[in-house]
Amino acid sequence: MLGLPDSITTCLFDLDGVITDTASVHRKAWKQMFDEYLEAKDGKGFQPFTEGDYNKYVDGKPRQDGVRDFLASRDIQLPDGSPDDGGDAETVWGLGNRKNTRLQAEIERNGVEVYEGSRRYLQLAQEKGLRRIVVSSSANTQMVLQVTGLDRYIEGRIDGVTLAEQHIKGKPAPDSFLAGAKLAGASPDQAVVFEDATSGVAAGRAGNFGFVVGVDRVGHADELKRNGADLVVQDLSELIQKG
Ligand SMILES: O=P(O)(O)OC[C@H]1O[C@@H](O)[C@H](O)[C@@H](O)[C@@H]1O
Repeated sequence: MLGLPDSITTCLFDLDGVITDTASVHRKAWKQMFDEYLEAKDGKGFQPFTEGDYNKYVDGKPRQDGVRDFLASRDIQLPDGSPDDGGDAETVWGLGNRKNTRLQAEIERNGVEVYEGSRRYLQLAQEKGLRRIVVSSSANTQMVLQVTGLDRYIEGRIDGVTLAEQHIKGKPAPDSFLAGAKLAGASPDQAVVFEDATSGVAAGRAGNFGFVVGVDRVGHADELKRNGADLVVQDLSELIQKG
């Protein structure tokens, strides 16, 4: 059904880049923040944050892990600081908060675009009785689902807020998807993971889920396959066509 093996009862959807066109908004906010930080630290000749850096160290991971993992790749270590650190604090929380302010301002200014193929897929999955859970590392998940009206299709959510509250490990660990399957009362082999990030498909593989769909919006299909996708599509409408 809907391009999935017959054994699948439950869909676990990543949000940014799978359902909504927000991976690009995150990427832009990360780049602005890191470039600003690196330039202040190293001067005009600083080595900018690249798309490769985003895909490898940041994409799909909880915010603080993204800050830590990218900085570690440049041999930089900062103290964690605390959640209420201002954007000017040179801490993991401070830099993460600075990026979040930019992200939220951008969403407020331009809204959020929903991939039509994904909205249609959610609707059909609902009509056909498949369970529908969003599993995202983003602490902004609820806001994005609300402003887009997508919350009407979603039965449950494991997101950046849940991860922090319940001390659940972020992607590439499989724990957030396992928590999503549990929320739907499904075993991992009955669930499909939809992911656009290499850390996300790796989490799908590590959790032994029934099926892992990689969603390639940026031309990294090979990376998605190598890291755990059983199938790679460019848009969920391709799965609808499979029937
Ligand atoms: O900063 P937020 O909104 O909590 O999101 C954390 C991460 O959430 C993921 O969904 C995005 O792919 C990442 O780019 C983002 O960094």
